[in-house]
Amino acid sequence: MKLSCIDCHKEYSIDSFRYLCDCGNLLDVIHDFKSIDSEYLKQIFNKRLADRVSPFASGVWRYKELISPELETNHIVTKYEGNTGLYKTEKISNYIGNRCTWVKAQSENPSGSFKDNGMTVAVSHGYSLGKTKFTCTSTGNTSSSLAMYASLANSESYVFVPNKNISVNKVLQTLSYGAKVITFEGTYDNGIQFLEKYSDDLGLYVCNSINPFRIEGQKSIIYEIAQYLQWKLPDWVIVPGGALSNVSALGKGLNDLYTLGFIDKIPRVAVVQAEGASPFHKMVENNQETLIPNPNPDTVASALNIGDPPSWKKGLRTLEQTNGITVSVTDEEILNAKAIVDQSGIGCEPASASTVAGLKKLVAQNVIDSDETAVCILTGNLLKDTEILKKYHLESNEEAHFANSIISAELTIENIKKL
Ligand SMILES: Cc1ncc(COP(=O)(O)O)c(C=O)c1O
Ligand SMILES: N[C@@H](CCOP(=O)(O)O)C(=O)O
Repeated sequence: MKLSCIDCHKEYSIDSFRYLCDCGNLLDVIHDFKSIDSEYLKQIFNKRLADRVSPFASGVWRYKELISPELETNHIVTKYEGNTGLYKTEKISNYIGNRCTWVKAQSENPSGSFKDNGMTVAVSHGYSLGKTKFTCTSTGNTSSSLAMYASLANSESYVFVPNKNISVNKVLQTLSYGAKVITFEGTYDNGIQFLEKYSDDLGLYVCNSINPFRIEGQKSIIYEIAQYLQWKLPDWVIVPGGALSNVSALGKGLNDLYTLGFIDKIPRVAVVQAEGASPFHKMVENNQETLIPNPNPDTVASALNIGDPPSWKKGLRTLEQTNGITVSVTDEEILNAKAIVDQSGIGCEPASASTVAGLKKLVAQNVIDSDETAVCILTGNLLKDTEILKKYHLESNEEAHFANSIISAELTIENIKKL
């Protein structure tokens, strides 16, 4: 295992931590899979599904050989993350207009979001190097996940959160796990710039998705979907796009599965961005050579309030590998899709619902056929943002098409029968 620059391909050892190349670009973890026997490994992965107590019971560490083969098992910091549900519901399929839609509920992770798949690997890597002070900047999910794993590792976490447009619940969750929370004027993008400049001087191990070990962990999401579906993936995988760690990990994971012969066809990837924070979609749509940051990202899906996604080059690589596409959706489309996901009994936060809204749009535009198979990744839990729920259901306006409100009634049998 080594690190390699995504741009100039300069190589670095994994024994000391770095996430940026001397040329300023991000790094990839490169594996040597030459000695892997895929059929044997498949059997091991299947056997581990029955495990409940070893680190391999985790839906991430089940695939250790493809994620971090050299890490000593006693350095693994895990909360049995992954192992999340893959569902098909009539309500969601009818809403989208596609009969074959799966949703993968990463919202069922221990801290309530997909971040846990990557964070367990980043924190374990830091822990194996003897680090005890971890950091991130965050709109709230990354910080909750980091705070949880840092505490599990008996270590400290320092998190930097924007002082507006983020969910209070997520900040409270972060605080509760024991993190030191610093708020600042600005966005996630300003936080990343600060950490890139000063984290070394502060002696802090960075756990944002610029950390290549985070991406290795997040590959497990597509491994797990493939394993649950007997190594036959749907035609499309739909992911939300913020900092672009999901799409980056997806491309890397698909490449692993295909190269090793676990799957014989690579699905196409669609990245969905919120209209008010869609620099990646604009770059792709307009055939621009480089991403033009949006200094004022603004969407109701606060987890997507990112104007300068650090992983855009990795994201673009995934689109190239998978004949992928991008699309943007309005806040209204996101909230309506979210109401459907919630009322289907699965539930998610707004950023996650962008995938359902995006797939609906792509089916309506005939970009995706109504009988092609697809999986939407639901990245975060319904309860991550209760302010939005209050606004949508209790202060609902005409735009909230699928709002469901509280009914106040005197408790008589006649009144309840009328409902
Ligand atoms: C719930 C949720 N969904 C989606 C995203 C966006 O994913 P990515 O940053 O990997 O593009 C984030 C944060 O980044 C998130 O917290
Ligand atoms: N939504 C994210 C922002 C992106 O964070 P990163 O982990 O990809 O750096 C959050 O929850 O903070």
